Amino acid sequence: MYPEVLPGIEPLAEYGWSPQVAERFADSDVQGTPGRIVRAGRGSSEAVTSAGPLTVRAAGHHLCTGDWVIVREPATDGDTIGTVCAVLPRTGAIRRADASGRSEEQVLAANVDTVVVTVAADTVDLGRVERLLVLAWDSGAQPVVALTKVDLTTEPVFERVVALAPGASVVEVCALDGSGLSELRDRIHGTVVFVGVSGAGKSTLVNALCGRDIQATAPVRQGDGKGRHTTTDREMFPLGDGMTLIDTPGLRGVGMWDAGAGIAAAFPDIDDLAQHCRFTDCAHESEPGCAVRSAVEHGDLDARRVESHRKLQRENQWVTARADARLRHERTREAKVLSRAIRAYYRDR
Ligand SMILES: Nc1nc2c(ncn2[C@@H]2O[C@H](COP(=O)(O)OP(=O)(O)OP(=O)(O)O)[C@@H](O)[C@H]2O)c(=O)[nH]1
Ligand SMILES: [Zn+2]
Repeated sequence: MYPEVLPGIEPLAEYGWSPQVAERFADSDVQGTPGRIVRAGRGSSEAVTSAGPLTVRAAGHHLCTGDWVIVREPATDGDTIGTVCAVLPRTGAIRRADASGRSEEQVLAANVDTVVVTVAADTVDLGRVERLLVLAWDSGAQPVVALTKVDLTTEPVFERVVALAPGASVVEVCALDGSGLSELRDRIHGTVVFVGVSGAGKSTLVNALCGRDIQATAPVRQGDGKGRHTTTDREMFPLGDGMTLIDTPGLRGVGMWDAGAGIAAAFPDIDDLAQHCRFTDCAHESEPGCAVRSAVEHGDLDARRVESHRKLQRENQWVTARADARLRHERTREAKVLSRAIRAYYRDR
């Protein structure tokens, strides 16, 4: 029912359409045109469909950039806005705690296949790399570490980063001479997201990877200097070879959201050792029979890494507990409203 890839003709081929995606559409029994959300907005969103770009209304669906959707085309010639009929289940979703601090989850990008954790070699913050790796693993996408600006340091940063990124490849790149770029290209696929602090070299890397400047930076607003990073008219770009990039400003800051699975995946060394702790809920602090602390004492595990793991876990527990508390609070409020309504009903009869 849905088309296979037709490179060059099919606009969606540039936006990640693949036989696997076609299968996911085939599993849906909703009729309509397949499309992908390239920029999710509050009111309307921008999509690319098999027929080309289309503005769509969400029609009650919660959309985010990268979503695969089934849309109904505008009904009449006068109408230019399509309607989203269904959103396919997401794979690889980058989530974080809502920046507003309302203890809510915010999905920043959906259907992501590769997360490139971008780290500048001259200013590596190991804890931050670990945090970004947790976020990346938690999304379900494959993390890859790009160590940029290797021309700016002589320190053995590569080895240090490799040690804290089990399961992920680490690639050294230099934008000046282009070294490491093809190696990085070989390790990324599908829909790609670059995360990392401001100045890590994400834009430089993206531009070098696709051989052109794809992120026109918005002009700096007079006075407040804002607007430098509120780039572009699109948040999803074709990178060539069927790869796409999602670049939304929100992706650059990171707070965890219920990232227990991500923490376990990013710290398999500690997770494996913890299986041998005497207590299943061992916090690896002062409990007897702690295999993690024992490994540190024997020099088999870095104490810094254990501390980093503990910090991330505490933060995650805190965020999760806060969300639970809010949920409980809402339920209590709902119950109160309901009982008040019932009382009013009987009183007014
Ligand atoms: N020496 C050197 N400088 C680099 C390299 N890669 C990037 N830079 C420089 O580092 C600075 C920051 O790079 P950007 O690509 O803008 O960093 P970014 O991560 O996109 O930053 P934001 O847009 O603020 O998130 C720029 O001045 C780049 O020219 C590199 O490999 N070597
Ligand atoms: Zn322990």
